[in-house]
Amino acid sequence: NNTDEKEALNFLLAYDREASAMCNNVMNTQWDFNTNITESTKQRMLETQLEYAKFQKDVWATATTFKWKTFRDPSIRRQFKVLSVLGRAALPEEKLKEIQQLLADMRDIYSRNRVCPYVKQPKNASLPIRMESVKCNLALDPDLTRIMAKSKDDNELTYMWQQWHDETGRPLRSKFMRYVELSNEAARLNGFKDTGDQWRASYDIEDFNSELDELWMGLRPLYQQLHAYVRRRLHHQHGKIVPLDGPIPAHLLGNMWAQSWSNLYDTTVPFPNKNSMDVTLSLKRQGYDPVRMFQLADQFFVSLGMKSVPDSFWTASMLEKPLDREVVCHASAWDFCNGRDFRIKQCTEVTMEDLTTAHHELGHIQYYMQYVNQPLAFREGANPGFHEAIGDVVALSVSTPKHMQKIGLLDKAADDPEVDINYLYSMALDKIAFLPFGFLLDQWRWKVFSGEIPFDQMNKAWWDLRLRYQGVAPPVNRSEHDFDAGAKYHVPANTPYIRYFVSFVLQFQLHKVLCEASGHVGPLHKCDIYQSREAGKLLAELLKLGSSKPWPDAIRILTRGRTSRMDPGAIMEYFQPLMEWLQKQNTEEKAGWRGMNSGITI
Ligand SMILES: C[C@H](NC(=O)O)C(=O)O
Ligand SMILES: [Zn+2]
Repeated sequence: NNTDEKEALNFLLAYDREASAMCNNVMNTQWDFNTNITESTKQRMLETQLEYAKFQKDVWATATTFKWKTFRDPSIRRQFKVLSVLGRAALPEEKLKEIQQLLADMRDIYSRNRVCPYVKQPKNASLPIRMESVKCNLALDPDLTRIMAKSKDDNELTYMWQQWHDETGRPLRSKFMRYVELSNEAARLNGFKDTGDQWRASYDIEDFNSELDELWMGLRPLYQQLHAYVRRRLHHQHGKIVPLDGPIPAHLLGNMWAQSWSNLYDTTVPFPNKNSMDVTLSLKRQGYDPVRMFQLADQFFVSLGMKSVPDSFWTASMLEKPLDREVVCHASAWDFCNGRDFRIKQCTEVTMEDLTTAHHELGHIQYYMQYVNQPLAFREGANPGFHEAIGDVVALSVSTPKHMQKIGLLDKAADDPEVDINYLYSMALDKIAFLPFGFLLDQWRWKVFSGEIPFDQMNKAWWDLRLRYQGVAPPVNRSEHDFDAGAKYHVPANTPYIRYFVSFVLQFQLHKVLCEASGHVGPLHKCDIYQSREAGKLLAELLKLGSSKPWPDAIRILTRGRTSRMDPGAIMEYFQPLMEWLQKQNTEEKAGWRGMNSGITI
């Protein structure tokens, strides 16, 4: 009856006020821990997380007394639906404390890990260089990231790859297994089969798995062509360790997880005598520092008539790795739940890769600022893939040669089809190379949560999936003493990953729609929506919704009713010229690799 509904509305308003204050409190202590890892900041964070969980449990107890499914107002019903899922707070206190501690410890181990440098033992050395004299203080950011990107020495690359995977993965394995058990217990208390089931619920699609498989099968031919071309180039550089009909060794792709191949651009570019797309050198020569990189990204949103970050962003964010304390370097964007405090934490280096990441993280901040007037329950992306897509959509315009020339980071270049191919190739090394990794990480994790992958086969299953989808193989033998998935931040950090695969498809759909709104004519990959108020208006309309509407409605609004699903058509259209060029290059290649269909290690 409607008195119930009126009372329910008052309950929601009170919840919003109280939850925002509690959330702000937790965000502050989580920020303090992530930007200064010590026992005391860890304990302080755990205390406030426990308080917040108790608060959520009280809210849940009250919310579930309302007959909210019968309410007339769809927005009230939708808010109650969110509040009726309690999450980890459903666990009895002792188990809740245990899982919070495990999560803090796993993040701590991953972030504070340091490894030894590669010491090239001279051939004729009378006695090996004493390793005790070598300081083992190399960090993933920036040391290993730089070595994996720059080193041409197979042995050094193998050594650094193995150091990182052994030193991070192994200590995390037992903690991760216990976290899986507790997380699944919480999921079941919330009415889900397991944690994977709970995570997939964020996409609200019955046959989510088959939709994802379909998307991947549509994109796989393009990935295979890129894989075959890069494999041939690496075979020329590294010789027989790169088999022309097999997987590519994972340590040779310029990235610790082989998830982005952009660092191979300079040594594999199709037309090397044309001007490079890598603006890292220009950034350094023009004296860019992290703040200026973020100002560039912020200015792009302002040019669309969208919001600029508040002054507090510049004073409260952590845009560089501090030298005096331990931090979680993996970049992230933070909403402090009070409608005005938004920050980024990034160990920014002056590189093209980090300029792209800066745009990615500022996309999150723009989303936070746009949906600031939604009730707390709706201050999320339309689905998690949307939140990951916004910054990347802007970066698709910024990275065009035309835009880079406009802002003086790239020399003027005539309209030249070879420059076009170079540009599309540089974009594919990031966007196409990523697709199988973005797809397989949660395929693995969902199967661990469901028990389809037993704990004593986690590593074999990881490398089966890496072979089947990505066509990469470990540079050295691995065993079940290893825990190689744990060497990727999102696994110990308990951050779902399919959102990035969804984002990489969605961002090209958004790009196409915004390009049309901006009046762009011509190939999609040449579009730059810079200064287009029409595009900005349309994007802001989407972001203001937050998660107040089902995400297919959001797509329907964006595409003026043309579609309501994820559609790979836009990414395929964008890369079509490159696909044709690769197919011509690969006529002699055997695209694909042994084991790509069976998924059984041969
Ligand atoms: C793609 C994903 N991005 C992110 O975490 O922001 C990653 O870095 O693995
Ligand atoms: Zn992100």
